[in-house]
Amino acid sequence: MRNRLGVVKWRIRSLSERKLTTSARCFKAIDNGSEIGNNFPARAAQCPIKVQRARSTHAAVGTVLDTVSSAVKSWDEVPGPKPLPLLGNTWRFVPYIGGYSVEHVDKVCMSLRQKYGKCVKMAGLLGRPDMLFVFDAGEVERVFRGEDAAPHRPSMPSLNYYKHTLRKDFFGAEQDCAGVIAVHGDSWAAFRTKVSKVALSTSSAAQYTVPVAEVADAFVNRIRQIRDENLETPGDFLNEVNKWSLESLGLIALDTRLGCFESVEGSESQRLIDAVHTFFLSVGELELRAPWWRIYPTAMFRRYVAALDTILSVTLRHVERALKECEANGGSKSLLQDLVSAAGSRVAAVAALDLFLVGIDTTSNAVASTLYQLALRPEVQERLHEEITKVLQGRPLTPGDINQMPYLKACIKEVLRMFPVVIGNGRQLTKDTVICGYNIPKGTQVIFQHYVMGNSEEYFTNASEFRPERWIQRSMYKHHAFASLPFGFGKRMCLGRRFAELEMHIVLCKIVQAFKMEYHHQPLDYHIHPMYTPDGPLRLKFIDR
Ligand code: HEM
Repeated sequence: MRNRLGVVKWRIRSLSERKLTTSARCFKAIDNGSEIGNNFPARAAQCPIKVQRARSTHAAVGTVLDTVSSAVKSWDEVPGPKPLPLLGNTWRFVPYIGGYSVEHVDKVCMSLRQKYGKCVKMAGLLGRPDMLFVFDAGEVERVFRGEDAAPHRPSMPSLNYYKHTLRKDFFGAEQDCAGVIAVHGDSWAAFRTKVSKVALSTSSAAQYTVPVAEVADAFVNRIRQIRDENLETPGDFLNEVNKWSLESLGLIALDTRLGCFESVEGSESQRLIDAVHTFFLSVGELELRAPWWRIYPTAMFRRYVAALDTILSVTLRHVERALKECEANGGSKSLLQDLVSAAGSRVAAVAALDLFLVGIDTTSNAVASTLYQLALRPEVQERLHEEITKVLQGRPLTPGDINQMPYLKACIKEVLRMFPVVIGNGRQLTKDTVICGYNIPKGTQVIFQHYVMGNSEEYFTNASEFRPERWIQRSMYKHHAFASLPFGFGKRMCLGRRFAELEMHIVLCKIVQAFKMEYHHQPLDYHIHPMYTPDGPLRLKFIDR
């Protein structure tokens, strides 16, 4: 009975907070003459009844809040696995002893949700702030919508150390030109503003349609070359997908063809491929396991730093070239040149480095996962092929064509719902915040569990079934917009989203046009490596159409 009362009070609070935020924003806007939805104050001023009604709601909400504030429970009351003295919860990740596995955090999170509910405390992890896992899409929406101007995403302390301590001479202190990855506060906001304008515009991505399609054609040819006599790809096919991803991003971020498909030992492109690969293999280990690198430079940390140095030096060389071309041409024709002219060469170099750090593995794992899922579903491939043939009618792909292919887009969304490459996204709270009825202290890392929510019947009808059509016939399927957010949300949303989507849509379009895909081996489980990806040799059969 007491519990039920608590829940009712929490519902009132959650509702009243939303109203309060809205009405408070309206008043601030009226008082400041600033904009809410651009013309709210003007409209409100013309309508005194609305203003009056808003003021009474504001007052009423305040009263309700006072009455129920005692219902908010404390941080200590949040359910979760209990930490042991000295060992905290870190011991749970010790192989063979603890029962939790870094590689299978997906399963750990599923079981935490079942055991403890929609809000779980994970405290006492060595060298890390306490964490709160949130499995409630309504609360995810509330926290995201209430974000302040510079949200703090818990990420990559090892990269922060590289940028601001080891290579401080180039990146400067945190408040200087440090990029967006592992950077926070005003420095992040200033940098992001300069880069967002260029990177997130749809027209900026669309200008790459033809060159990105050429890279996709080269990948289709590469698949033909590497197939064995059974038309199957070798077990390390993911490595080839990585080359495609790097080649595409080289075009977008560095304005050059790196030649990844022809790369030979010792060449610059091969060094870059190896460096990005080393970066990704080590970053997961450095971030998820006990951070010994903070005490002394472990072998893995030294390899990590060497890889970052290589990526930085190659990036810088290409930025210098773009700068010269920009000066010679007197104008910009690419993202890199746009960045150089809009924000200068240093910003362009740092931005290119950041895009490289997070833009390769994410996209390649999403594509590998999509190809595997489609290889298991011939009927989905047929429907895709029909759609593509109908739109293109035998002519080459041009900008705008992908917008006529809703099923193709829906297939990628469905893969990212069921198998999001980033299984959970988070924020480090910059102020005390009430979440799921608990007062969560500032500094806590809040992780929104998109993999678990995306696969939950509570938010998606027939959640365990692969149904791309759910993203087209939305009224026929239950769907919560904040339960599946593969690219994050709000001010810190993925900066490369437009490019990632362009690359994935185009390569999928080209592959489905060229081949039927099949898979004839043991079903593949997924694991975190550090992206969420099929675990095992990706031996896909590509049959020419
Ligand atoms: C399937 C592919 C991709 C997925 C699923 C993905 C996902 C994400 C997610 C979840 C975030 C965090 C967002 C948040 O905190 O709200 C993020 C951030 C970011 N992504 Fe992506 N990403 C992808 C591809 C790319 C590509 C291709 C690039 C570069 C061209 C890129 C550049 C970035 C950057 C720079 C950030 C940091 C933004 C910031 O903190 O301001 N991503 N991405």
